Amino acid sequence: MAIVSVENLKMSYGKGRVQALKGVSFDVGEGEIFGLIGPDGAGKTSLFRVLTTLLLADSGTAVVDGMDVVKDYKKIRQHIGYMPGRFSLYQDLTVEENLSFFATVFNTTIEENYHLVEDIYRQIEPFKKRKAGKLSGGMKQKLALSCALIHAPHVLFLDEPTTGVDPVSRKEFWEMLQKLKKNFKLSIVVSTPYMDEAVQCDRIAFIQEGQLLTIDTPENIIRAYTRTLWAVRSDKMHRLLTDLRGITGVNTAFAFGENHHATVDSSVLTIESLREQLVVIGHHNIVIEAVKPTTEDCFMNLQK
Ligand SMILES: Nc1ncnc2c1ncn2[C@@H]1O[C@H](COP(=O)(O)OP(=O)(O)OP(=O)(O)O)[C@@H](O)[C@H]1O
Repeated sequence: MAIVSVENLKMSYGKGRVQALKGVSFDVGEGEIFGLIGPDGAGKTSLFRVLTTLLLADSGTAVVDGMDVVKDYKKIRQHIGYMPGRFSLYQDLTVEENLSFFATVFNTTIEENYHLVEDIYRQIEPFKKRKAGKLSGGMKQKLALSCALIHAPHVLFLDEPTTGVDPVSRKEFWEMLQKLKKNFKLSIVVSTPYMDEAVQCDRIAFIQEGQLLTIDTPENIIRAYTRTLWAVRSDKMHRLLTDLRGITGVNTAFAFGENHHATVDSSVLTIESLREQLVVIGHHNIVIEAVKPTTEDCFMNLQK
């Protein structure tokens, strides 16, 4: 059964001047971790604001936990937890005061729902007297998640929860989400600009310029990738990117960690013939190897 159901949602800012959502449709299953993955400006925050009843769409429908985001907006707010991009903490309140405030707003107490946040909150409890503004990024993230959970919501909306957070806290955060899903069957819609986090989700949707490019499990998205993909390195990485793009048989090339990833037409190029061409135009220490695609390669392949 779908806990979130979105149908042809369109939303614009400034009387239609900026179209942030251009007809978005998807369902999220109960107990699913659903990831919205896309670059800055893709429309992730706008979509979250519509789904959490903070913004009105121009057209289309969205139903969350069986309630319409327009007609039932007050009721929905009791049933969802929202962690906005810049954590919605009160910087001048202590850790404990923040959590207590969010509990009070929803007519509950920390004690009543402590079991939900216990695992997460325990890690920051030693600092409960510290002002939220004085916490590290990872600790703020844990407190913000505790605050979003303290009224026992059925669905969690997390907008870029791992942006600007160190790699260890990022990993821990995903482990916390997996536990929430497993222990409390929570449904989670989470956005991220980090392509490598896609594998943490049950299903993902790639979003770009207000449109969804594809929706599937990360495994199926990778399986559907049929291009020939090579990782290429040389002593002149910056020039290599431009040079690769000018070689017949190279369809696309983009920077990928220490390498460039190139998709090629294998009826035109072999690894050896590409190496020869790069030598002729002055590259040294060339390494070319066939690689398996990642979710980032799939996104690059699908985007316009
Ligand atoms: N208040 C606003 N007024 C006008 N345009 C806006 C406003 N908020 C967002 N936009 C525009 O709407 C589009 C979608 O932005 P949105 O913030 O939803 O994207 P995003 O994927 O969340 O990216 P980011 O991580 O940068 O917030 C962008 O073109 C953005 O510039």
